[in-house]
Amino acid sequence: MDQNMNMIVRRRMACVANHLMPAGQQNSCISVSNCSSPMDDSYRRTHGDVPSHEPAWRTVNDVESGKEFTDIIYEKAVGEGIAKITINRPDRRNAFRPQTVKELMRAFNDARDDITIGAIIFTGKGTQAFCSGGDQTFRGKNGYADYDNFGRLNVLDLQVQIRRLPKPVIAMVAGYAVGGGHVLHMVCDLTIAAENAVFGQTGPKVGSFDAGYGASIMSRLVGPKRAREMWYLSKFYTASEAEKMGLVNIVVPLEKLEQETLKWCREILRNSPTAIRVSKSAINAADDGHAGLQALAGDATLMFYGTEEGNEGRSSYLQHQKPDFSKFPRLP
Ligand SMILES: CC(C)(COP(=O)(O)OP(=O)(O)OC[C@H]1O[C@@H](n2cnc3c(N)ncnc32)[C@H](O)[C@@H]1OP(=O)(O)O)[C@@H](O)C(=O)NCCC(=O)NCCSC(=O)CCC(=O)c1ccccc1C(=O)O
Repeated sequence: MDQNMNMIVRRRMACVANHLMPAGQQNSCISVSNCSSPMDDSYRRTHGDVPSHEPAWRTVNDVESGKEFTDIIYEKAVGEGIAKITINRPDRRNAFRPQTVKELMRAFNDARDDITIGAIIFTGKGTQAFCSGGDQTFRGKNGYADYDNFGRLNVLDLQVQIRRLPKPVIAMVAGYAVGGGHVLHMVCDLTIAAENAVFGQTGPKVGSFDAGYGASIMSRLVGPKRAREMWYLSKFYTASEAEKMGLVNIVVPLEKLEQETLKWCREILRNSPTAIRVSKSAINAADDGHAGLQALAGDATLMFYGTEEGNEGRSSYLQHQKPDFSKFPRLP
């Protein structure tokens, strides 16, 4: 065995041994993303390493006003399939008001419809907070003041939009992800956290709760006992505690947060978009009931429309002819 091979085998064995250790005793400097499996090595020989350059970000305007957004920053990486949506209210720890949520929904909608985009980063401006939930200064007697001062919980529509969006949404969390901001990171597909990230629910302390995704998705992620603890006690958890609880995918030093998140996005972008789309809807399907099945089934119909068999029906109808489905195999 030459020296190089020897080193690779030893590194791999250390890596496997590390993953077999109980969570608390793992060596944190050997992160999953640094591990290389035999499959990784063979893949890498063909595809090369994931690029690590700084992207050139282009700011995207609000379609509604034609100007830059006020509460968020919406960017796309030039020549890459990555969009970045940033809550831009750092002096409020990126708390959202109804206007923020409306802008977020327009940006997520654009990223969904843009066929060049394959991964969406969701983050907060600065290093102190991802999002601190609903802006309490906008909370009237009926909830968050919206049209004619009528309380409306429009963040729930945003949660559903992220959950159903057929592309991965990756929460990039530095600082606080608390209250409704914690629910927002939970509905994302993946969470990359900086070492300074802090997670938790605050609702019971300020007279609020999220009995929808905030309860059910959390319970799936951390288990019902921990979910009860998070809601009943409203404690805060460090990034490493959150990682052990299954709330986040990886914890990295703050200065590496964006670099690591981009690496995950670029890795995703090298894979089949349809496989990722269907995996997302399949993973959500059982939990999301009829709505989940509808999303998964919609993916099946979308793919079927692209087949010869699907087009036989369409073209025959348009030509006023009988379709000939007999030429298609009845697959076992
Ligand atoms: C996030 C903190 C722990 C950060 O603490 P710290 O770093 O010490 O900073 P502060 O000095 O506290 O904050 C700086 C500055 O920001 C203001 N601020 C921070 N968070 C908010 C906020 N959420 N609303 C309004 N303002 C905020 C803070 O007042 C300071 O301002 P100054 O003028 O400088 O004093 C800490 O800030 C903190 O605990 N914040 C509150 C967290 C919180 O309780 N959030 C609300 C939870 S409830 C919620 O989000 C419900 C909304 C929701 O999603 C929902 C879900 C389900 C159904 C319905 C709904 C719905 O829409 O209601």
